[in-house]
Amino acid sequence: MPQLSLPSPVMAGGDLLLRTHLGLPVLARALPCCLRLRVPARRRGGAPPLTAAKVDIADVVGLVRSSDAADPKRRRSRDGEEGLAFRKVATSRGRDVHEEDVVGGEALEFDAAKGGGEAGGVDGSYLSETRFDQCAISPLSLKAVNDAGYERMTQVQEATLPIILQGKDVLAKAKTGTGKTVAFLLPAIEALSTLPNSRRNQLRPSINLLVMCPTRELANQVAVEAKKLLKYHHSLGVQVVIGGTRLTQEQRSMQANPCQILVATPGRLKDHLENTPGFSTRLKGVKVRQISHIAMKKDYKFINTVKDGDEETHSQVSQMFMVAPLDLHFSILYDVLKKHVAEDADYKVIIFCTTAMVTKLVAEVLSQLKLNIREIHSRKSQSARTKVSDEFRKSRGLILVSSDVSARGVDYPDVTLVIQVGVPADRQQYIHRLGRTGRKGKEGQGLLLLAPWEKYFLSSIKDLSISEVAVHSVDATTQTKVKDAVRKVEMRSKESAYQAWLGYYNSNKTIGREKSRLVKLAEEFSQSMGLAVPPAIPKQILRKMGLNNVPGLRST
Ligand SMILES: Nc1ncnc2c1ncn2[C@@H]1O[C@H](COP(=O)(O)OP(=O)(O)OP(=O)(O)O)[C@@H](O)[C@H]1O
Repeated sequence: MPQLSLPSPVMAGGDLLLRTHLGLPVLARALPCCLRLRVPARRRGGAPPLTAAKVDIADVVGLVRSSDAADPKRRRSRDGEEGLAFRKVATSRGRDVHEEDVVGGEALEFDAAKGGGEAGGVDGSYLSETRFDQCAISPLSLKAVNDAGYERMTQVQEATLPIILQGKDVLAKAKTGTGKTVAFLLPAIEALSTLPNSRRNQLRPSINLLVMCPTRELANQVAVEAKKLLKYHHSLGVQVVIGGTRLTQEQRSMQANPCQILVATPGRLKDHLENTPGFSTRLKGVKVRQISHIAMKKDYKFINTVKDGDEETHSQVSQMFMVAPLDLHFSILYDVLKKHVAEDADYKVIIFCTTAMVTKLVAEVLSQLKLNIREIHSRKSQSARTKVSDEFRKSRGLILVSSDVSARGVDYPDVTLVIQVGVPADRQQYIHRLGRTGRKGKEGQGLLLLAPWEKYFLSSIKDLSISEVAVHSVDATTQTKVKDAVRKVEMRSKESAYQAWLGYYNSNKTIGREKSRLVKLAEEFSQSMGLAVPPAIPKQILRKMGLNNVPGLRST
């Protein structure tokens, strides 16, 4: 049995940070607003010391350090003598580490005002003034960075890279869409490229860098970015392993194309550990670790690229909310989209819905209304997801109806509008979803569409510049057209959406508390789908939701 258990926080989209046997980085990119950097020293021979950091844009939710995870002896001493063991380890590996070297959680406030703009970059952009050719990266990486079209570093890259290359721990904070992926991949690749050839030129080299991603789309995206940076590093390779594709195909691909960097989603990683011969050996240093047991040591540097008092969201993204009864939501959605499409020929919209099945329903209604709709969620086949994701990345004039699979980290350029229908899971999810627009300093718009009983959520985002817009008065012709479209959607889609809707709000701490009210609200939702009587739900599912015997629910 392979020695890796994937902790539930990761399965749920949380963070995981592990280390490999050879001491190179394992990165978890589960919360894309976070930047986690493990800082290997640039030197030949021997395993670099490990460091790790992550930060959530709003609050630091536990810092992760896994420096000595692979060695139980070291871990014991670390647990007992925090700090001392680390110095011993580092010294024993030949790294010249002294107590003065380590900065106990020192906050290095990056001079966000340096560039003079709101976001701290030149002309208010997300970019810094520093060019990549001004920093100490290898010529191969530099060439690749230039080919990718990156000339100047983003603020977070400028602020972190020199420190990481010195072998320091870094904890960095930066807004959405400001280049955190390159910020963690580039130093990791630099570290890999300094490993002695004997380590790298094996037929099946160790996997030295494992990047864990919560969604398949994000994993693909990280692999694409890694490939760009590896363009001239011919002895280094990256592979992606994600669920929903054929395991055997990935096994063959990993055999044919040895890789030192693996980008994975947790479930599929586990699959390979259990079913791919030799795979666990390649990851042999990765232990059974629970994130809660890994503590970030105090010797990290905190780099904050967000100015004090600045909002967590981008000021160039205008944020609005609208509160309207559920039965108007489809009409309002249609009306908003029609106007947006008419105003901007290059429109590119993402509509976030609460669950996969509600996403499907909304996509079907809007497709009936002849809008240019694509749909993405976990119930779609992976090939369909990849196709839609690739298309949406490249195109304009499209509306993507999505569940939260697109909420975090996914980089679709030039999204003009993000609409969130229904209450998001929490404040962070609201910010992540909104962060799909306004990337790389561009402008964007966000609209949160709530039912009156979802207004409570606004208190959690009241510090953001979000303003209310009045409910559109939708003309009678449009309303009839929308009703007609809703009517045409298959009953099965409505049944599934109803069930999913009930499940989502049932698990919402505020709305799900009072079951009789929840059932009434669910009935409102079913009426908004044009149903006179709410669909029946299998008994077994009601039991799972803890809703069996709740009056007002019909069971089969
Ligand atoms: N130095 C650079 N110059 C120009 N573009 C860059 C640079 N670095 C990264 N980018 C591009 O910026 C975009 C956003 O980067 P990325 O997705 O890494 O942002 P992020 O901060 O991780 O976002 P999120 O918080 O949503 O995960 C990508 O298209 C990436 O290719």
